[in-house]
Amino acid sequence: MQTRPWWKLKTIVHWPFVTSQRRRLSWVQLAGHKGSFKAGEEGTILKKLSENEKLCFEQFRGDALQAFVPGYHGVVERDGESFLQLTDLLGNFDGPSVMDCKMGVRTYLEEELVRAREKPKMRKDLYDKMLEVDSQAPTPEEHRLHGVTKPRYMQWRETVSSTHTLGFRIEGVKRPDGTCNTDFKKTRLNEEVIQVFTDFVAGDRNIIKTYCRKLEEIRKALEASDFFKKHEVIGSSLLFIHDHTERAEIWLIDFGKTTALPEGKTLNHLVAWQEGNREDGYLWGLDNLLQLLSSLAKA
Ligand SMILES: Nc1ncnc2c1ncn2[C@@H]1O[C@H](COP(=O)(O)OP(=O)(O)OP(=O)(O)O)[C@@H](O)[C@H]1O
Ligand SMILES: O=P(O)(O)O[C@@H]1[C@H](O)[C@H](O)[C@@H](OP(=O)(O)O)[C@H](OP(=O)(O)O)[C@H]1O
Repeated sequence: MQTRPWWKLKTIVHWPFVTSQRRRLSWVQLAGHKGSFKAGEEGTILKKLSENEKLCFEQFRGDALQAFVPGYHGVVERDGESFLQLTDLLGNFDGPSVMDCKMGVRTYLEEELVRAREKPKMRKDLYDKMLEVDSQAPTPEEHRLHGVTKPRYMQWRETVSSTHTLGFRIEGVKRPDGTCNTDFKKTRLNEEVIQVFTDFVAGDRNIIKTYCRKLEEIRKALEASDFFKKHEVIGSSLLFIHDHTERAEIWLIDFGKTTALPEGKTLNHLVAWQEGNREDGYLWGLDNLLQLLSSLAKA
């Protein structure tokens, strides 16, 4: 059960410009690091530069996935910092509902595991976040040290949510009235995930059906994508967006931890992860998500 307050607002950026005569838009960040985003030119957002993510956006050009990722408009400087300029996916919606689903069966890189083993670093901030969700979760040793390692925290997050069992998890939801819920750390069971989606679409089956069609299109694009074959996709999300007109879109976002494989190596994104094989379970998660939403469309 959720023990923390239902409403936990993350970041709302009030855009400094009026996008139309009629309305002023608010942009919302449902997941990720605080302070990573800034308002961009009209219709765009700025995300703190990561060389890795920049490389991914450059490689999407001409790839089968290009139509499913935000438009990339290069790197810009603001106040001495560099940012990726990306299309604001909420820009053309009127009071959208938004959901961030983090994809894959694993949310950390293999190299993070190796680093943690070589040089274990006990983090108090992650121990505190763990305690906030479940005071019983840390081991006696972790309680004594007031710290947990990052892979231990990430693995625990995967098992208390649906990452481990379904290959995706819900990170956050924004409702049409602008309120947000990011308290899904313990949303794990199929019924719980289905309930969140039912609330998200306010029971509208047409929207669910459109989302199913979009997921099928995304699956086809992933199968055709050269980029997808050759990358380990970790910590990337699907962003679901719809509004009262029943317009609904799904986008692939967040490639900060999407990493190229060594020359000649490919992944199938379906088989189980074993340390060393670099599999991420992305397609397995997508299939599970599609199955859940299809059952909801028929219910
Ligand atoms: N192009 C976009 N258009 C609209 N909203 C976006 C866009 N990109 C990201 N967002 C919003 O910002 C949130 C965080 O994005 P993202 O996952 O890219 O950030 P991050 O800091 O890299 O996250 P993490 O720390 O999980 O890696 C998303 O959940 C979504 O709400
Ligand atoms: O969702 P939570 O419970 O708040 O946990 C965070 C989340 O898993 C982020 O994805 C991760 O950043 P990365 O994906 O960049 O690793 C961050 O690590 P960090 O604290 O080391 O930034 C975690 O603290």
